This record gives sequence, C-alpha cells and structure tokens, in this order.
Amino acid sequence: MRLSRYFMPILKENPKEAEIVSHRLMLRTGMIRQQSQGIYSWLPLGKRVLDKVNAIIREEQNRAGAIELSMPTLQSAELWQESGRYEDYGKEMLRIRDRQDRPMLYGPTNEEMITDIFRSSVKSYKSLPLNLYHIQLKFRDEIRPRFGTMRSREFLMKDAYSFDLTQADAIHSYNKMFVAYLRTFDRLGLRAIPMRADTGPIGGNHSHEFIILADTGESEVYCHKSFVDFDIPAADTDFDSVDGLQSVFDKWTSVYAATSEMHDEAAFGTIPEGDRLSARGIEVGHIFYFGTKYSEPMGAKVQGPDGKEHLVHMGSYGIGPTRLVPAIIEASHDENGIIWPASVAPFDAVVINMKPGDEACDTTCDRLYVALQNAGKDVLYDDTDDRAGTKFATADLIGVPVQVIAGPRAVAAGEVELKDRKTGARETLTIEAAINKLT
Ligand SMILES: Nc1ncnc2c1ncn2[C@@H]1O[C@H](COS(=O)(=O)NC(=O)[C@@H](N)CS)[C@@H](O)[C@H]1O
Repeated sequence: MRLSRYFMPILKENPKEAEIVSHRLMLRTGMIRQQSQGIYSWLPLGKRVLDKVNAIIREEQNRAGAIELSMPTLQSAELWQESGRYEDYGKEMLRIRDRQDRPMLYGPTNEEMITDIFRSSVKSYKSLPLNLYHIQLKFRDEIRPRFGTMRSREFLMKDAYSFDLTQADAIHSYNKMFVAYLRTFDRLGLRAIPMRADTGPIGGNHSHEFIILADTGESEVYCHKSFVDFDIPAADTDFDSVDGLQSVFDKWTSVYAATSEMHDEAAFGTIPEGDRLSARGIEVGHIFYFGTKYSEPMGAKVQGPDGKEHLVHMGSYGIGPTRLVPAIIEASHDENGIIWPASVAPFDAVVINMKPGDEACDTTCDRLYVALQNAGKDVLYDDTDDRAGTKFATADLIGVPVQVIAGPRAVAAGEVELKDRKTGARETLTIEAAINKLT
C-alpha cells in the first residue's frame, strides 16, 4: 500500500479524551474514530489489525472443532421472553420496535438465538457434540463506556455455543474451548491467565475468565506467579482426548488464580510471599458451562441412545476482538508508539523512501515494494514527501515490526537500512540481502 494513496489520519497531538495509552495510540494512529458514545468506526489501519486478530481466533476455534456461522445483530424479544432473560440485561439491553411495532432488541449475546437454531433441526444425540460460533457485533448500553474500544457499547464478539448429551460430555466441550483460548491468546502475543469467575446474566456455575495482566486493566486479579511459565498446548493437541484435555485444564487450574469477585484471601495467603502475584488485568475472554439453563425453557432436546428425550447440556464461550486490539497495545508499546506482534501487525514492513524524486531511491523502493509483496508480505510504502523526522516518527508510532529505510547515500552503495521496531536494532544490508531476510 502506498502511503500517499492510503487513508491513515495520524493525529500529531495526544487527544485529551484518551485516558489510557491504548486509547491514545489508537486515536493518534488513525485506527479508530468515535462516532458516538461507545460506538466506533474501525478505520483502515485498525481494520487490518482487527481482521488479523479475528483470523487467529477463527483458526483456533476451527482447530477445536467449532463450526462457524453468522447470526443477525437484531433479535426478536419473544426468544428472550421464552428463556426468561428479557429483563436480565436491564438498561444495558437496547430495545427497539420495527414498523409493525414488534418488540426487538440489538443482541448483547446469542444464547437464545443459537438454541432456537439448534432446536429447529437437531433431534438425535448422534448429531452431538456440536459447537457453533460466529464473530458478530453486539450491543450493551454500558452506563460508562470508556477507554476507547476496551469497553464500548457496540463491540465485536466471538461467541461460541456447545451442545452435548450429558454434563460430562459438556465439560469435555468446555475443555476444548479452554485449550483453544490458551492457544489463541498466546498466538496474539499475550499471556492470558484463566481464573474462576462469576457468571452474571449468562448463568451457570462453572466459568473462567481469561485475564491478561496490564496496569490499566479494570479487573483486580490475584494468582500464583508460576502461570507465566506454563507451556501452551501445542497445535497438534488431540482435541478428542477427554483425559488429555482434562489434564491440561487441571494443570492450568491447579494453582491459585481469581478475580476480585472470587478472591479468597486466606487461600492466597498460603502461597509463599515470593510466588504471589496481584495485579490489574483485562478480561479478554470468558467461558461458561450452564447445563440446561436455556435448553429447558426453550425445549432443546435430542433422542438419546436409550430412546428417551434428553435436554441438551450447553456452554457458551466469548472472546472480545475489539477489546483484544487495545489489550495487545497495553501489553506491547513504548514511548514512541505501538509495537505490534508480527502475528497481528497491520503491515509486515514499512519501506521508507527518504528522498522521493531521487531516481535511485525511487527505483530501490519500487523494487523492494514489489519483491516483498510478491513474496506475500503486507507492505506499507512511505512514498510521501514528509520530512525524515516525520517519516520515522510515523513508522515508530504505527508499530510495524520492520522498517526498511532507503536513504540516498546507502542506496547509492546498493544498500538499505533495516530497523527492528521492537529492539531498535539496525543493520545495513544490500538490497538483495534485505529482500532475502524479509521473505
Ligand atoms: N463492553 C464491551 N466492550 C468490549 N468487549 C466486551 C464488552 N463486553 C464484553 N466484551 C468482551 O466479550 C467477552 C465475552 O463477553 S461475556 O459477557 O463475558 N460472555 C458472553 O457474552 C457469553 N455469551 C459468551 S458467548 C468478554 O470476555 C470481553 O472480552
């Protein structure tokens, strides 16, 4: 992408309304724009990151056997009256009426809708286990939306829903998502700690929040510091192994971890002082087992092997992609701007032409731009006539992992300078060597 033809409205100054670094940087880099309170547009640079986050979420959901679909944002009130949850969300639920004056709502979550889809066509235990998910906008009329898209009113959620014949089977489905979440957050460059959690309006009695440690997090968390050394389940994990996944769950829940709602000071106190960690954290995912809470009132049942009808046991599993983007920034930035993990960077490299109009610089940059793109790399080519200082500041601000700097002197010698955004390390290479290194 040539910067001279892109749309990336960089702000020179720190916007005064931004209270935390991720909100500040997402505004300054032109990643998002607030349209109204708690409601945002994702501008091109932000959209690229959001799409990469969603791609990783999708890969790990699919690896765990979940099947993607897409449900609408608008829901009929009847479904929520069936489940008895129509009032549970209180003022957070945005209620609307259509032209026929039918009561509808902008969905805060989709347990009722997915149960309706299930009950309309699944009749036999032979169709189980089943896990259906989508990545879709939700609306919760938060009384105090803040911190940009970290706590917004309209937000994207990956929400998955599992259906099983028995509680034991449902716990295995829960463990599949538990493992998928550990892998997902690791691939996003985050260390998320699963913590026993309160279930709130979703319900049930078995639930874990996945919290990443960050000084600006809204959650207060307490845990054993050994979490930071636990191995992440491998890509070839056998998701059909009940014992295998249970042992991963047992390991990751074997040491103390709790949010303030579930914290037990006495238990925490038994941990040696040096091994205790209490910090602020950001909830990036939350999973629930809630048995027949929805299948019973909505009559979602299958014929079992015994020929009898059985209400299905369910769970739901949420991740917040539009919260993950700022969470990654909170965990990975410095005084010059964002430092994107390679897995979600909006571009793999930024080619900086220090002297547009100079024949050698233009030719070199065009060659790099074409070669890297032909190798499948996402490249931003700063071909603007901004001053050098501005070019470097922009490249550092938007946090692309590698800067390829083409200055007239280096180019005259057939060389370019590479700068690693995370470490600041610089090296001068021939153009050929630079292309080979980056592809
Ligand atoms: N206001 C919000 N802004 C941004 N992300 C949010 C917001 N509320 C929730 N999320 C994200 O959505 C995830 C799931 O939300 S939740 O309420 O915990 N769970 C559910 O809604 C269940 N139905 C899971 S499918 C949270 O872990 C968080 O990452």
